[in-house]
Amino acid sequence: MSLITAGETHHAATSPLDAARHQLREAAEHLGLSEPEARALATPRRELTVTIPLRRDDGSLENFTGYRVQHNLSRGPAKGGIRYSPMVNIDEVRALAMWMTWKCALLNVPYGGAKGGVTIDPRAYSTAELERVTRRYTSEISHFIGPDRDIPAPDIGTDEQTMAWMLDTFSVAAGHTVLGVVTGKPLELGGSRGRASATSHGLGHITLAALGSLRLDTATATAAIQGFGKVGRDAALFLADAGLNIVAVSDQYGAIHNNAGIDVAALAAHVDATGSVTGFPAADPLPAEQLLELEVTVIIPAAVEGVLTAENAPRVRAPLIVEGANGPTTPEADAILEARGTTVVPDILANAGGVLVSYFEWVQGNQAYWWTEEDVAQRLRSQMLAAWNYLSQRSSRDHRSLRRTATAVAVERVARAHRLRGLYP
Ligand SMILES: NC(=O)C1=CN([C@@H]2O[C@H](COP(=O)(O)OP(=O)(O)OC[C@H]3O[C@@H](n4cnc5c(N)ncnc54)[C@H](OP(=O)(O)O)[C@@H]3O)[C@@H](O)[C@H]2O)C=CC1
Ligand SMILES: O=C(O)CCC(=O)C(=O)O
Repeated sequence: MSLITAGETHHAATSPLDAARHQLREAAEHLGLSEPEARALATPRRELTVTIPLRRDDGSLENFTGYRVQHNLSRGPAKGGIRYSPMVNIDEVRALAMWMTWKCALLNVPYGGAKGGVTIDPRAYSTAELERVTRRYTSEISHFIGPDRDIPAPDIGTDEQTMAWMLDTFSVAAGHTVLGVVTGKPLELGGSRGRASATSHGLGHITLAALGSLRLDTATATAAIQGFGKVGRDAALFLADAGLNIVAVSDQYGAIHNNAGIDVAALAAHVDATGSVTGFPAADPLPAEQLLELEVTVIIPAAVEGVLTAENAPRVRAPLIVEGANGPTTPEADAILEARGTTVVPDILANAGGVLVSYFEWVQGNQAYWWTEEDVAQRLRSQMLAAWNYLSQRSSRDHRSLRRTATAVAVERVARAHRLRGLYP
């Protein structure tokens, strides 16, 4: 079955978009979807590309390209983060938007999927410049987003301050404060307790559940974490609190390793002071590419896509990989890891805690009533574990990998929504 869409650009065999389409094709074949149904699911519903001029602090002018892709709207408003990175391109945003659709369907939150991004290295610009870029980007996409249409949130290179600027820009144009237009906001502007750590804590709950189902003892388990940003840092803290020994951590500047275990709170303080995990005195430097190949119990990729490939997958020694990042494992690596018996907990389940608590934030904002930290934490834990239990049982029953099971469950739910709404009867 062909799922190639008109206007598609050329890219390497393992691009995120190829990976996302490969996973969809596999699920569509498994579910016996018709060619038009599969094609509709492979194609973004709407896409917007915008140019963002920036007057720099020194008076010079630069232009950036921004995107917002709404992959699917059938189960509710589109939902997904905004990424600021020099690597952002339309095909990456399309892939990330598709994964959001499956993630929301899998967790049964009433959203479709979207993603946005600006091709910019946020580290190279001042806070004032980033504010101007964010406000202009928000103005350019303002007719495309909204609490009932499409609700952005943070992703790589963005944070709650970015969301506050987006909220303000959108609200000024609307003439009143629109709390529901973004999630991942500061608490003072209608954010939810527990959203900042939600992706990491959800990942932590899933990691502990997966260790349990593999009969691996948390007291002796070791972990290597790629990425020490919003997701990786709190995941490391959560898992260290749960008794795991975090033996390696990396960021884009390099990796560090200590077989006796890294003091994660001390490492967080070092990163706050220096901007990088490198140079942490209580660990040794490690060639970054070796982190994924360490002899540890669990690997948590929590940075970017496509880091587990056909090239390095044969050297992975951990029995368990829990995907904090979106799309860290290429389909070729997936096949190798599956054949070698490595358990891979897929992104659309493992990192879904973020969008789950974003949904809680949107619900709280719509009701103008805010829950306690305990309410959020308890609902996050129970809904993540319910999704894990459902998937792991179904995966064992059907002898299909967790990723193939998760994708098929999600695709089936979205396809069913299409059919109920009258498409493809
Ligand atoms: N934030 C969220 O709620 C959610 C995020 N995700 C996904 O999690 C992943 C991380 O996002 P998030 O933590 O928010 O982003 P951040 O920007 O907060 O952090 C990204 C981290 O990855 C590091 N990094 C970037 N490139 C590399 C590399 N090549 N090797 C090692 N580390 C690298 C960065 O290093 P440095 O610090 O040096 O820049 C940083 O530590 C992404 O795939 C994102 O889509 C998924 C669900 C929700
Ligand atoms: O919180 C959200 O709405 C989306 C988070 C996100 O971008 C993701 O799950 O990849």
